[in-house]
Amino acid sequence: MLSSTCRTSSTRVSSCLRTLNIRRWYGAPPAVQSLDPRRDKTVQVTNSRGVNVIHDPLLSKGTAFSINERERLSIRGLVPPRQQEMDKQLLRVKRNLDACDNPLDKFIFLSSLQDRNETLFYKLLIQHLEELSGIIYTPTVGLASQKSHSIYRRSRGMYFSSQDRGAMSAMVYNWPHDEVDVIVVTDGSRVLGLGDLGANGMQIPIGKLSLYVAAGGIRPRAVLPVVLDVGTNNESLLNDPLYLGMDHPRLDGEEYYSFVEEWVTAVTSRWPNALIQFEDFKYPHAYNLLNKYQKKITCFNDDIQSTSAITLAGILASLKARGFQQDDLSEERIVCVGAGSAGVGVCEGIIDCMVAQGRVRTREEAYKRIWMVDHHGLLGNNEIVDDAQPDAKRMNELDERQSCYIKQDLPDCLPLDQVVERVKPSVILGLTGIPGVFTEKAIRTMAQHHERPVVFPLSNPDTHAECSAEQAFKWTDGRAIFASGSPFKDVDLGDGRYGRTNQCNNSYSFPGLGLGVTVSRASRVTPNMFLETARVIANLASRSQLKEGILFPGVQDLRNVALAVGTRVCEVAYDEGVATAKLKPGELLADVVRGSMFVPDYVPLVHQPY
Ligand SMILES: NC(=O)C1=CN([C@@H]2O[C@H](COP(=O)(O)OP(=O)(O)OC[C@H]3O[C@@H](n4cnc5c(N)ncnc54)[C@H](O)[C@@H]3O)[C@@H](O)[C@H]2O)C=CC1
Ligand SMILES: CC(=O)C(=O)O
Ligand SMILES: [Mg+2]
Repeated sequence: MLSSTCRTSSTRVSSCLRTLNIRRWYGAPPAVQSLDPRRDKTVQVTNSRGVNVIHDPLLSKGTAFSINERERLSIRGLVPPRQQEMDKQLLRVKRNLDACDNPLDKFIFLSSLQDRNETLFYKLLIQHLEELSGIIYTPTVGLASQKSHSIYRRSRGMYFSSQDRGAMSAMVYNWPHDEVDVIVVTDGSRVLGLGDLGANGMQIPIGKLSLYVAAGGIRPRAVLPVVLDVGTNNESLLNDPLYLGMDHPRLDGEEYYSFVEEWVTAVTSRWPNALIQFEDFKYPHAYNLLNKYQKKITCFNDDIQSTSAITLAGILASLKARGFQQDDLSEERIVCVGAGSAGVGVCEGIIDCMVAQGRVRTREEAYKRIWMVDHHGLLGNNEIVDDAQPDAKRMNELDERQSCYIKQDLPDCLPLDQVVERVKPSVILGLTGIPGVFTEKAIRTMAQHHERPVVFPLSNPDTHAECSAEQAFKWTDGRAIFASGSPFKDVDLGDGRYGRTNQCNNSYSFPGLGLGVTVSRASRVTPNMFLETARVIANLASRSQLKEGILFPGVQDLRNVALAVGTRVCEVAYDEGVATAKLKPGELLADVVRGSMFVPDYVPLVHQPY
């Protein structure tokens, strides 16, 4: 086994940025306000003093307060006498982190560091992004969510529960910050592939927002993680005396939608410019909420739309890796296993791209290139008799979105292995949340028909992936182009070669999207932003990396990826007329975006009374 740590492609990312840099903005009138006045800030003004400064994670510098600051902020004597700068602090926290026995202990350690000193937390996270994203994000965040009620230490974010109905527009003022740029909200109904985790789902918005800050450069004080606690249908949580969420089954139907409506009204009235990311909502609520709000407020659904962007990027990059034209997706034969929020979202993105490339005349023609398999087999409308239980009838109950994928020339509910035999797909996508759904037979069949079969088991965490990297390379004699939702190590093929793994996760797309939307103050998140995100990311790997099966820069490079994506999203926002921030004439968008990214360095603290 070989870890995939040294896979930096910063040079490639930089050259992509240079291309984006060429573009200047001439539309704004002269002498308008700078795009984001906060980016020039060199000091932090606070009305706190004494222990309130030391115990505020957004202000605290731990041991690094200067003598002058200790005087100014009345903290002299409240911290150890020696001023110790960040490099020493980083040494200490990294040693302590490495001494933790297991990933969950590391998660707890990092959470408590975040609760003490966010600047130091983000410095550490950015320095070790590849290693630590596997702790604060998938896969460990999955385990932490399952155990959240047992490991609870301190609250972060906001909870809106069924008992808060009628009070939400006042409650939002309990949040201490007037400026909120990004809100990630979940109802905990489908946390990764782990099912309904109720209020424990809070760890997901927290983890996503940590990546928004570390990779996307959003300021830590401008992010808000939220759980909508509408109850849970998870019996073991309901029966657990330590569970911290509401102890009733989930609200549904009209009650559910009016609850969400009250919350949306409350947050948009206090923070009208905030970007809202819907996260881990179960199908069909995920789609219904997106349809209801995407044209009214600045929002998107991560699982549907940014997963679509990164998966499309992966497929486009794989076309180049296989020696095909990137501008012709329509020759691909794609089997998508899992027809829920993410599966349908990903396939819609592929269809959008096929249509945009102009190689198919209609969406209907594009739908013919995708075969969608759910837990009853190939999507279809008809009842069929279950061979194993002849008395039982199975039926796919499809909605309008899923029905687009029905094929007339194949039997409904055809099992995956047979679908693969008949279709001979070049690409297989797994978005089921169910481990092991990709069978050896299916992957071996693909390998018989394609020199480099594209195998993407995208479900999270790693224990829920549709197959492992080892399996994919074993079943394809090392020829697979492999990408998974959670990280897998490269696989030693035993002949001096390694099967390269890629992480295909929306963490490559949402930080840059959020950055672009925030910097341009876009009033809407548009479909083109996702398509362009995919195009940018699809072109970040070098030719030699692609040849090896590496589709994207490594996770360590997520900040550069976000910069490239954010710049392009900004351009799209101005081109489409949804940007509301004003630029100075002649400003380079990439410079503006880069300049607005949060950098975790200590700045002088100044006390100013109310
Ligand atoms: N890599 C990434 O960036 C992302 C990965 N995902 C993963 O995708 C998975 C699904 O997410 P959602 O679509 O939001 O969930 P969902 O619950 O909306 O959809 C899951 C679908 O899989 C189907 N399914 C269940 N068992 C199956 C089986 N044995 N064979 C075929 N289909 C089966 C279900 O019937 C359902 O339609 C999760 O594990 C999640 O972690 C989701 C978003 C992003
Ligand atoms: C990555 C992600 O958003 C998910 O698995 O739900
Ligand atoms: Mg998600």
